[in-house]
Amino acid sequence: MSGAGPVLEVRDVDLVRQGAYLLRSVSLTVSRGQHWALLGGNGAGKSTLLGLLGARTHPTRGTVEVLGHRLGKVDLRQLRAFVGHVDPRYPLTTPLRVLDVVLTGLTNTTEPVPRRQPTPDQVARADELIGMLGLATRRDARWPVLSQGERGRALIARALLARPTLLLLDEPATGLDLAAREQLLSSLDALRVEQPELATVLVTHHLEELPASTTHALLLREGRVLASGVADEVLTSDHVTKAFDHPVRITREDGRWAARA
Ligand SMILES: Nc1ncnc2c1ncn2[C@@H]1O[C@H](COP(=O)(O)OP(=O)(O)OP(=O)(O)O)[C@@H](O)[C@H]1O
Repeated sequence: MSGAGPVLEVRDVDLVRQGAYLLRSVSLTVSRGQHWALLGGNGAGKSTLLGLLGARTHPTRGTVEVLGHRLGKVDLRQLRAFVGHVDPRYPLTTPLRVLDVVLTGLTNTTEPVPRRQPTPDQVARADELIGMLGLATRRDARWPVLSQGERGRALIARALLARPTLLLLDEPATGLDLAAREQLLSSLDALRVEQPELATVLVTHHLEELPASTTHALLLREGRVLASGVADEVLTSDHVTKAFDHPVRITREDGRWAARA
C-alpha cells in the first residue's frame, strides 16, 4: 500500500452513538510530510476522530480512506499496519526493557510474542530509533522505573519500528514536566526532519504542547470542524476563542504557540 495520494482522506463523516452526533460533517485530508494538530475542548470529539483515523472505528456516514483504502472495504487490521498509534494509557505491566518494548512494535503486541526472535537488523533499527528519541542511555532500563516522559518516547520509537506512513499521537505531553515535554517536542521535531515522508496527527488541549514543526491544524467544537488548514491560518485568537468558548490571545514565537486568557 503506497502511492502518491493522500495518507488520509476523510469525507463528510458523521459518527453517531446512541442517537448523539459525536462527529458531524467532518472532512480532512492529510498528505505525506504534513504534521497536523487536532485541538478542541473536553468532549469536542478529538479522540473519536483519532479512532477513525487509526482505523479503530467506522463512520456512521461518509468515508475514511487510509492510503487509498476505504474503511469498511478492507480489513481494519490490514490498514492498522500502516498507522502507528501512540496512546499514553499503555497497558504494559511487566518489567520489559526499553529495547524489548520497542521491539514489540514489530508484532504490534503489548508483550513479546514467544518464539518470535527479532533479526539483528530489526534490533539495529530499534536501537537507531531509541537513539533518535533520546533514550540511548535508557535502552536497558525496565518499564516500571521509567519516567512518564521516557515511556512516551519509548512508545513513539515502538510505533515507528513498523515503519508506519502515519503516526497518531494522543495527548503525548500529558503529565510531563517542563523538561520532559520539551524533550518530547524536540524529539518530534527531529523525527520529522529524519523521516520527511511521515505524516502525523497530534491531539492536544494545549497550544503550548505543539511542536514547532506542526504544519496544519484542525479545530473541533462539539463534533464539528470549526477551522482546518495551514496552522498559522487556523490557530488565530479568534478561532481558538470560539473553539474553547473562552477569550484567548494566541501568539507564536520561534515556531511555538502560546495561549493567554
Ligand atoms: N461510545 C460512546 N457513546 C456515547 N457517547 C460517547 C461515546 N464515546 C464518546 N462519547 C462522547 O462523545 C463526546 C466526544 O468524546 P471524545 O472522547 O472524542 O472527546 P475529546 O475531544 O477527545 O475529549 P477530551 O479532551 O475530554 O478527551 C463526549 O461527549 C463523550 O462523552
